[in-house]
Amino acid sequence: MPKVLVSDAIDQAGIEILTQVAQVTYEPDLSPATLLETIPQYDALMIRSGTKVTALVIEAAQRLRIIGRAGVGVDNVDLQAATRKGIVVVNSPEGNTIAAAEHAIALMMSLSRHVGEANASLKAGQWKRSQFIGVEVYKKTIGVVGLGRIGSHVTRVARALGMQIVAFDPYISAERAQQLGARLVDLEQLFHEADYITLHVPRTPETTHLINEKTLASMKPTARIINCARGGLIDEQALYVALKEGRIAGAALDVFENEPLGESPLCALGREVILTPHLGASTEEAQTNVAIDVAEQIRDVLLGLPARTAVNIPGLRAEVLQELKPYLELADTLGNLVGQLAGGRVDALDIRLQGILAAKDAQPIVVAALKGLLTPALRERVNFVNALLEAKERGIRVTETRDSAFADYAGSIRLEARGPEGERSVTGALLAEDELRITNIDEFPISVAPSRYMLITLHRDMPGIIGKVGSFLGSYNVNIAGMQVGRKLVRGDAVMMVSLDDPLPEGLLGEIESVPGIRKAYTVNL
Ligand SMILES: NC(=O)c1ccc[n+]([C@@H]2O[C@H](COP(=O)([O-])OP(=O)(O)OC[C@H]3O[C@@H](n4cnc5c(N)ncnc54)[C@H](O)[C@@H]3O)[C@@H](O)[C@H]2O)c1
Ligand SMILES: O=C(O)[C@H](O)COP(=O)(O)O
Repeated sequence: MPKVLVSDAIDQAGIEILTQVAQVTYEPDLSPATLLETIPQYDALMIRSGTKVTALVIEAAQRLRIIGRAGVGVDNVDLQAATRKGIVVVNSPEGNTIAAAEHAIALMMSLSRHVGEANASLKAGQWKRSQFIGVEVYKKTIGVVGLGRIGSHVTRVARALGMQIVAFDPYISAERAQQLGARLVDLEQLFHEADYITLHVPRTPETTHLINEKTLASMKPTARIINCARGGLIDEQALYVALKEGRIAGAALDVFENEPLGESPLCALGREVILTPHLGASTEEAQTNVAIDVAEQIRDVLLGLPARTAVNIPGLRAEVLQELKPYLELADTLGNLVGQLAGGRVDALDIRLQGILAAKDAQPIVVAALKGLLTPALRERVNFVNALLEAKERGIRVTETRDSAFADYAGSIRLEARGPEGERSVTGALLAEDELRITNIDEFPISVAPSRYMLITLHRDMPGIIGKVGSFLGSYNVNIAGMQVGRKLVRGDAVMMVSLDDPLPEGLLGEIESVPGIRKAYTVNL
């Protein structure tokens, strides 16, 4: 039974799903040292933001197939290291959207009405109504940085509160912003106009210290900042100085450059600062959503099924996958075959989608073909997660072409590989929906079901060749499961594909190549 480690606090609903298929170890406060030490025994890891999955952890992982992040942000996972090692990383992109958006609104309201300070004051036995005069958000301008899932929901709620909305998000259209009732502006203008600035972007090199000494200086003295997205978007030292000097009115932070926060000058400030310990996703509903969402994906991947929302491989909807699955197997097999025929090194691969496939999403088929191509060299180290990266790192130029007019089969895939030994091509199609057929090798038409062990010869079409090859195989006790010959001209060049029940013994290939009329023989393992 596979083993899953859950190293952050996860809702029981997720644990129950995992236990259907795996032995689950639940260690919500696992130390980094113990994680590093124990990770080699696990097939899957389920985390939230608390666990740092560093390159070291990934290097130590020997059987890890999937990392499931029960939440949105995957910045605590070294994605490149995971991808390189072929580990799929999944998240729950929507499970906590509402929770995070509502927390941002809660922080905005608390900041405006001093809820935290007033509560602490009253509980300390005081009744100081005049000290807690707040401000209204009604008719104020809120600047939303990042109009994705959470930013969009914040926008909807802010509109309902009677606020004006300006937004900055270079990756969304003006129409989308308009539908949400937001006016797209540039960042400078947003900082200049907004009474409230709320951040809803991931942390990237572009967004790191988006709020810094300079941008703080361009804000209104009445501006209030809310960060319920990611630590590091704000230069905390610059924010502290701006608040201390009264250059802006307030800030509410749920996320920090270093978490847990520990000692910070921000903690010494008064009502102008509200701090919460990364609680954006901490609602019962969100925790159930993300736990189920991610646990289901871990279960599926452990059962050999695809993940719904992988962040390091292209996601495929279930119905698309259902339709493409046999073609992925075909592309994988053809890639493997053409790679072996090309003698291992391939510098360029063209993937041509023919017939009905010409209208389909090529990316998964490209990935499958590359996985097959690299399998002879990398074996189990290459998979659907890292095939593109591995191909890129080997400098393989990948092109895709489409030919909807090709009508020999409903849908077929042609691979052309170029390497130091020249150009090789293979084509394959599906019969009866999921029966794989190799239909062409180096322009020789053929129709052969791929098998584990194959012998392929390029030879002259002349009497006696097939018999001799058969006798050689028989003399080595190699059983033939099937045989097909393809030729373009009678007594011209031809190809023979022999499916074998056993691997070809060493030395036999040379003997076969010595048969007069045989130009070249290959043994191929698919
Ligand atoms: N505090 C919490 O507990 C909590 C909970 C959930 C999510 N989050 C964080 O909130 C953030 C937003 O999450 P989401 O689900 O809305 O993500 P999302 O991917 O739906 O939206 C992010 C948006 O940011 C935009 N963006 C990217 N780079 C940008 C840039 N340089 N400038 C402006 N816009 C840019 C994108 O176009 C996208 O529209 C993430 O960082 C996520 O990790 C925090
Ligand atoms: O990116 C997220 O989903 C949030 O930061 C939530 O993090 P958490 O799961 O650790 O609460």
